[in-house]
Amino acid sequence: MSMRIGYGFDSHAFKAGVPLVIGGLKIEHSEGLAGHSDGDVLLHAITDALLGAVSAGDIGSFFPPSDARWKNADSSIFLQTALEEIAVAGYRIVNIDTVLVLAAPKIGPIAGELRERVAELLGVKPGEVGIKAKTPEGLNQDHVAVAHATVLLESATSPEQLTAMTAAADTEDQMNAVVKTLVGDSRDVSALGRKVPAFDTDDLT
Ligand SMILES: C[C@@](CO)(OP(=O)(O)O)[C@H](O)COP(=O)(O)OP(=O)(O)OC[C@H]1O[C@@H](n2ccc(N)nc2=O)[C@H](O)[C@@H]1O
Repeated sequence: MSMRIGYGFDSHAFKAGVPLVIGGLKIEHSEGLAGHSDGDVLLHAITDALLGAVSAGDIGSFFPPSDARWKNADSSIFLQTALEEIAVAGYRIVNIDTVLVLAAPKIGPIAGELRERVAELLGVKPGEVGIKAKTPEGLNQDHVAVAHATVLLESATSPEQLTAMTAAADTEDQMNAVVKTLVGDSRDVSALGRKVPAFDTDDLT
């Protein structure tokens, strides 16, 4: 069985007047996180960990901050694309682990809820998601939220099986069935669809 690891990191500054969204959860707080998207620092780090695990580039190569389409975007869209990338590569998640570094709000009291939400978005069990938090002691970063994420993947199927299944899939429904086989039935994959290529191959010389 083939296994892969991935690591992701992100940071966003706190900003007044916007809702705080971390791990797909709206959290009651005086400030939210600034960003081109909804600023969900945790989902961005997990997205990069997943993409990195299958060498598929990074969140910015799929969803450039310069692209108006991603203004205020729900970051679960980015995560769904990364999940599709790992499924197409023939992998599924074994577990993920994360660290949030932020002065406030306190994550401990909502860690269970966060674990459940992130697990739901990833289509895994809450016990396969680690959520930890640190205060940025000595870092002088009280107005910034930082997230680190690691992910372990295992091969979902043999490359031969995958090639045969993909070759036999003529319609979008059949392709969705292939993706479902690869990632399991625990989440709806009907909305999945490759948004943009990871890299513009025309740029390659
Ligand atoms: C999620 C989004 C949605 O638009 O925006 P935010 O909500 O974070 O603002 C973006 O995907 C958020 O992309 P993110 O990857 O964090 O942005 P940046 O750090 O500015 O990097 C943008 C792109 O530049 C590349 N890059 C960045 C820095 C660097 N020294 N060299 C690079 O080549 C990265 O690989 C990435 O592909």
